[in-house]
Amino acid sequence: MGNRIPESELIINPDGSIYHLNLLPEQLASTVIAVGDPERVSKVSQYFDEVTHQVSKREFVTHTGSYKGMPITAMSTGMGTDNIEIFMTELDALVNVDLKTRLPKSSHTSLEIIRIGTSGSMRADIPAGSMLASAYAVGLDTLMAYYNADYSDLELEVSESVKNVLGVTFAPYCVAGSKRLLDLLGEGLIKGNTATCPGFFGPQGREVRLKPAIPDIIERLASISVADFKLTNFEMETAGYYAMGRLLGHEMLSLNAIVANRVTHEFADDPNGIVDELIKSTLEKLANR
Ligand SMILES: O=P(O)(O)O[C@H]1O[C@H](CO)[C@@H](O)[C@H]1O
Ligand SMILES: O=c1cc[nH]c(=O)[nH]1
Repeated sequence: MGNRIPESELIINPDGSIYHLNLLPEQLASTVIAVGDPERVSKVSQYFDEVTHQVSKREFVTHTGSYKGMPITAMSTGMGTDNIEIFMTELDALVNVDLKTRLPKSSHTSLEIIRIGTSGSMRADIPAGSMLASAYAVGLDTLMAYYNADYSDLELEVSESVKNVLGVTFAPYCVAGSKRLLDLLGEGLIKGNTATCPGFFGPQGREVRLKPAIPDIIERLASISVADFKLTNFEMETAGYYAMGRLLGHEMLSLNAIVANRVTHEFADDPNGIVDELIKSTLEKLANR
């Protein structure tokens, strides 16, 4: 067992809930659907048998209940891996720290956390309207400069290749998601590898009024090939989930509704329809396992 965690390090609200998520341990199920947009939480929970807890603070909205008898939580995180660091650390503390004694629990509880989010394709043959499961993610943010994670040889090779191809001075990181969840939930979906960016515009090569420093980032990232590893799509959270999940011992999978194709410049006619299809099929696969 570890040391008592001080009040300044793990902040508990006066009602016993955890600081940012505003949740009590009993308000969380061990299967969590995580979405970026707070308004998407009810798009998930509308399919639940019942919602027993509804809690919100900042961008973190939580609905907990059951789907076909399976306890489940839908939560929003907002955008970006900085939010994911808070989300993952506080979710983990809800199950692996005794919030009253402030001591880490002696036995570890592993959550399964499935991101259902929107994404842009960097491949002409992955059109808007596709659904893609992320086998690996590459973080183009710097979150992992602050944690000591272990990486496989392939992950290290990909990270090095990304660093060289982009010519950046920071260290990108590559992390795999849960193989078990990929086998369960990736069935019928495109399997890809996701670039997680610390922004929607410049970091993904979009130009509005500002010219990105790496204007050909799509071509550069798409050119990377390590064994049979190739990058397929852009979003803003997956690598943070996969790395924090590995560090904290939780099963993570990111599912992407491809709403934009960055090569052909198409945008989906009905982005909400793709997200809804992904939500429904994921809930079904989870309930029928
Ligand atoms: O649809 P969500 O889950 O928010 O995911 C994607 O959409 C947002 C950008 O529009 C980023 O959060 C990105 O990761
Ligand atoms: O192109 C896209 C679409 C959705 N989300 C992103 O981060 N990028």
